Amino acid sequence: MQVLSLKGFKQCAGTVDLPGSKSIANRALLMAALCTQGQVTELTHMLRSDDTARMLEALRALGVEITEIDRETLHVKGNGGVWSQHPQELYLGNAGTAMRPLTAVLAATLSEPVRLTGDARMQERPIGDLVSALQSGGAQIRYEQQAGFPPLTIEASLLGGTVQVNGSASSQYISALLMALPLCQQDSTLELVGEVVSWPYIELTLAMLASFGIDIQVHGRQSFSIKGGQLYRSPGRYWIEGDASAASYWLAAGVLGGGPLRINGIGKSSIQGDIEFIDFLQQMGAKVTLHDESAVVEGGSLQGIDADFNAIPDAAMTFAPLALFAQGRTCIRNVANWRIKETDRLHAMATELRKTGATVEEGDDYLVIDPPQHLQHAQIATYDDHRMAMCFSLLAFTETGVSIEDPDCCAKTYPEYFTVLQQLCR
Ligand SMILES: O=C(O)C1=C[C@@H](OP(=O)(O)O)[C@@H](O)[C@H](O)C1
Ligand SMILES: C=C(OP(=O)(O)O)C(=O)O
Repeated sequence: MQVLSLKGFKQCAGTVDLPGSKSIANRALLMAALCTQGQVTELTHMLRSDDTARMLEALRALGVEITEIDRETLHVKGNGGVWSQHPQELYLGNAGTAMRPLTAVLAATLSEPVRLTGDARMQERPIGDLVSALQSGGAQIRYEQQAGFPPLTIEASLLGGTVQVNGSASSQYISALLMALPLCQQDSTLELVGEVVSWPYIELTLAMLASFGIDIQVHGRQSFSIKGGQLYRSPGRYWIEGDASAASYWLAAGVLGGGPLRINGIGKSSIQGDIEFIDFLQQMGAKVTLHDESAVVEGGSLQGIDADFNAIPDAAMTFAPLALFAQGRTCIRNVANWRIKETDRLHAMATELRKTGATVEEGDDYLVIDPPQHLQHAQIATYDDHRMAMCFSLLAFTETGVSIEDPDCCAKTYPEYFTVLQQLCR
């Protein structure tokens, strides 16, 4: 196993261009594929990573024509929801943004059965609440191994109607249904039950659906009215914003390394909820300015923070290593679904933080972190979780440094991360 040791960084300054957002990229690929037959969408600033590779492979296997103009520019030809090829199986790795939307969209559009599977961790990540909702709308879906988890086989189509979905484990189930129900014959009402998590990702889905010509009536956080028989319409060209979750690592590095660091690709009109990371970072004492198309960070001295991070579960992880550099205690609250992501992130984070000498309380849905007097060097296990690797790289801003196991796991969303880190920071 590769282990990357980093230490003694004091500065982080210059300019960094963010890669495209994973959440936007995988939605844009799918929505572009569903556009009216023959319409071509130019997707620019495409993220090239493991998660988008899984979506691209799946769409190509289903017969979607995708032409690479250059690495970040793709032309996707719409098929009007009619797939020209019928693979028996699609392998989706550990990409939640492929597994959940494709389960719903294929349930709405498929003419022949297809099996959806993923890697070992994906087979432990629940999908039962989405499948139950699809089944109540007429879809026939069979679990291949363990009920409630991939792999699964979709056998007959989603019709629409009144569908209830429990959104307390993942907002991706709701986003998936919002993408699929407009394709059904019948009109639908989608009713939300349970305490819905990660709400801004639902707003992201709605914003993108509107850009692709889909009309949905939103009734607060309770329900949605969705006309059936809608067509996705190409916006012509669609630019994929920089990844706001990935921006959190650069914002943090810019604080620890004094900046000024300009981060290009996110801005005031971002449609990603993780942009709120900046507000929390400012509350901790960071000097950050958000401009129209970039953010600039110029250091700051950090106080601990105690906040509810349910709206930004991915970027929230970055506050855990930052807590080690802050004065006082940090509490990361209301993140129960960290346990069902790339790894059990509450347990993994607590375990690895303790290796640095920090005192950490791991609750059912929270972490309380007290930084140590003196940080110890730690070899950090990353659990095949890109965010564990990227978060803990911030400990390079200490004299003792850090060793990161399997840094290449960052390829899920940001393959170039460690190369860029070593260029920007010294
Ligand atoms: O819809 C999306 O693009 C995502 C939603 C979030 O998941 P949950 O809704 O499961 O929290 C987030 O953690 C994930 O990385 C991407
Ligand atoms: C939870 C994540 O990914 P996924 O889209 O697979 O859920 C993540 O990127 O942090």
